[in-house]
Formats: sequence, C-alpha cells, structure tokens
Amino acid sequence: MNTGDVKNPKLGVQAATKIYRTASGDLLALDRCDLDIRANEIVSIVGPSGCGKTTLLWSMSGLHGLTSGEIRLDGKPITGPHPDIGIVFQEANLLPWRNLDANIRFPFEIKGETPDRAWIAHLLNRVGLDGFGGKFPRELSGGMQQRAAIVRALALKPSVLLMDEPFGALDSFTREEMNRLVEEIWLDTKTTIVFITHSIEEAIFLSDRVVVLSARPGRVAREYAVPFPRPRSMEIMATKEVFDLTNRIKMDIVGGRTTPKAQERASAEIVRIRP
Ligand SMILES: Nc1ncnc2c1ncn2[C@@H]1O[C@H](COP(=O)(O)OP(=O)(O)OP(=O)(O)O)[C@@H](O)[C@H]1O
Repeated sequence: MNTGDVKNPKLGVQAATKIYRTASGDLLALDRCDLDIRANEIVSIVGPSGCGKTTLLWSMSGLHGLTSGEIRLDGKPITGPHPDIGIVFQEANLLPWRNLDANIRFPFEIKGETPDRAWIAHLLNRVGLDGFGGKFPRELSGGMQQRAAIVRALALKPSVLLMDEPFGALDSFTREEMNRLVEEIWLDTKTTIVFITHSIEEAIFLSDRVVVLSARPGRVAREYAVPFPRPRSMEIMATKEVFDLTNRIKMDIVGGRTTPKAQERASAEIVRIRP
C-alpha cells in the first residue's frame, strides 16, 4: 500500500470546473471536482463515457486550463505544461519519419536538453525494446509503439506520469502484458501515476485507489482503496475480493449510482476492501 503524504498531495485538484464553449452552447464537463493524488501512488480514474476523465487528466497535465478551480503540483498551481509531468495517450503518437531512438530524443531536442542515454537504455531494456532503436514506428506492433511512448515520457524523468487510456486500443493479451509492465516500472521508479481506463479489471490490477467519477458533469463520486500487495499475481486477480470489488465499481458506473444527484448523497465516501 502507498504511504504518500495525505496532507501534502503530489497533485491536488481543487474545485476543478471546466466549461467548454461550443457552437451549440456551453457544456459543463467538470463541476467543482476535488481529488488529491499522493506521491508514489497509482490512482485510476473510471466513470461513464463522456464524464470528463480526459478533461480532468489534461487539466492535470497543464495542456488545457480550467474555467475555475485549481490544480497544484507539490503545492504550486499548474499554469501550463510542466517538465515534471509526463503524459501517455491512447495513441503512441510516434513521428513516422523518425526511428525509435529519434522519437525518444525528440522532446529533448524541443527543450534543448541532453538526454540521459544510460537512463533511456535502462528504460528500453525494462520495456523489452533493446535493439529496436533503429526501427521505424511502422515496423513495430501497437504494443511496442506504446512501450516506446512510455519510454519517451519516462525519459524526461517526470515525477508524475499521466496515462489516458493508454492500452485501450490493444488486444486483451497485450493489454495484460502492458499492465504488468506498468506495475514493474512503478516498482522500479515509484513514479506517481494517474491512469484513465474503461477497464475496471485494469484499474484494480494497477491501482492503490480507484476513483469513480459521476456522469457529466464529472465529480468524484466514490473512491475505492485497493489493498492487494504488489506484484499482483493472477491468483490475486482471480479472488472473490477482486470479483466483488469489480462488481461494486461496475454497479457504480452502470447502475446509475454516479449520477450527480446520487453523487451528492454519496459524497467523498471511501470504501475499503479487506485483502
Ligand atoms: N474540446 C472540446 N470541446 C467541446 N466539448 C468537449 C471537448 N472535449 C470534450 N468535450 C466534451 O466534454 C465532455 C467530457 O469529455 P471527456 O473526453 O473529458 O470525457 P471522458 O470521460 O474522457 O470520455 P470517454 O470515456 O468517452 O473517453 C464530453 O461531453 C465531451 O463531448
């Protein structure tokens, strides 16, 4: 279990509100959403489609601003993209005309910084891409491209890694493999990770906490502490406790328990499951 400082969160989301101004009118995506992420924690965010998960993650990354409210990193407001925050998207977004090494170097070139080659070599080895540096994206499978995207993000040594449904497009076996990889990387680096997913099993496998957002406008409806020890084996994932937890979260999402009204009643309840 995570032991990060509760009073001084790594990332603090306070009353985050986001209104998109669209041609057909204003759209309230997030409504006074509060969430604290502790250092070294892995937190997954799940919720109904369109509830504002990506909006929240992008706000955490500084890629887009909030209408009101605040996101703080180590107590300081985030006002734009931050070197301490890495992000991995559903698509690997590798530049097709650059080989893997050159893709990983790209963010350093933009920043005018020198990459730490030993660290990148370590990461490539960690994700099983040793010897693939000269390959172009078209020569790599979807899973390999996503591994490369993870290396590209971690190469910059962020203290927070935001992952926006990074494995949603992969087949289920590759996805499980990638989940184990994220777990291994976390055991190695203890990077704080915020992970968006539609897969409750994936959320439980990876996380210290699973946060359920309400239907739009998004707000934290419920949190589940996931107490199982790491590494999380297939045996743990097959237990009744995991099965029950999966069903509880599923009911929260599809059973109408995360409508804004229900959420007001449930407010900030933290559910703890015994291992
Ligand atoms: N740039 C934008 N302009 C206008 N509306 C937007 C924009 N981005 C998102 N939205 C709307 O805001 C709401 C929240 O979107 P968001 O992508 O954050 O939800 P989500 O929970 O990540 O969705 P999903 O689970 O389907 O990926 C949706 O109704 C979406 O249509």
